[in-house]
Amino acid sequence: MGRTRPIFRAVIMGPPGSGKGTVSARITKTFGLKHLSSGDILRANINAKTELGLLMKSCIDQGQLVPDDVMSRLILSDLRALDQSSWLLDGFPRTVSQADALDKAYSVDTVINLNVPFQTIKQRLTSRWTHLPSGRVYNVDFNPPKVPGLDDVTGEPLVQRDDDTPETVTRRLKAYETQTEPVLEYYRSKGVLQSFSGTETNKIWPHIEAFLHSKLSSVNHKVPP
Ligand SMILES: Nc1nc2c(ncn2[C@@H]2O[C@H](COP(=O)(O)OP(=O)(O)O)[C@@H](O)[C@H]2O)c(=O)[nH]1
Ligand SMILES: Nc1ncnc2c1ncn2[C@@H]1O[C@H](COP(=O)(O)OP(=O)(O)O)[C@@H](O)[C@H]1O
Repeated sequence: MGRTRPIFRAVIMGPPGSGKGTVSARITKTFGLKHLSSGDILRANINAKTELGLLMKSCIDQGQLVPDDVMSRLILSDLRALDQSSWLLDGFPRTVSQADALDKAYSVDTVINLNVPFQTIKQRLTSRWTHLPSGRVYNVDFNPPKVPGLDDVTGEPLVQRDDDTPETVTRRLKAYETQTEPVLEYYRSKGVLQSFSGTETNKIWPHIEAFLHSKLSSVNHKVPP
């Protein structure tokens, strides 16, 4: 009989533009975890033009967080569909109340925190291009698309997000400081927080990859024979 792999549950945190989406794509490719991005889920709801989507869009465009109850319900219901899978949660939780809601339903094995200076982030976000249906991101300097303005995989058009303007980015960073930074302390006190600092994803990534290799092999060793 083959051994069943234990389920591994991870969260990736960091200020807007710190590289969560970029690093998540590398993690899912290397380790095969399912990726759930709160921003992508919200934008899919907005695209569906539901009443709730309109409320979400007005929060996002003003650089504010979507209310906790709406957000927690949305993410926890999507996670239920992944009950038997290992996952990586990107962009949730962003408040202590959301972290509590997640904690009531699942125990998180590790939280990866990308610690990138705000000055670096501002430049990145105003030159971010996004393929909205998939969440793939590009950057004119860092990882330009093969054909300017088009997604590498589908050939569909890329857009600049409405909330990636300099004024909205400033408001999002403020919201991060006041509402999301306390979540780092929440996970630090549980002993699951692992921070990675730097200004370049390509330099941070090998450290994250090595960390996850050792983390996943120690989880796998805990499986009874
Ligand atoms: N110049 C530069 N841009 C980067 C780097 N890492 C990611 N980016 C770009 O910065 C933007 C924000 O990254 P993203 O992964 O979307 O961050 P998130 O908002 O935390 O999910 C995107 O346009 C990325 O392509 C880097 O090391 N250098
Ligand atoms: N967990 C969350 N709680 C509340 N609002 C959220 C959450 N996740 C995303 N949002 C909303 O969606 C916006 C975009 O999120 P996201 O795509 O994760 O941005 P970024 O990748 O730049 O950090 C946020 O600025 C916020 O308005």
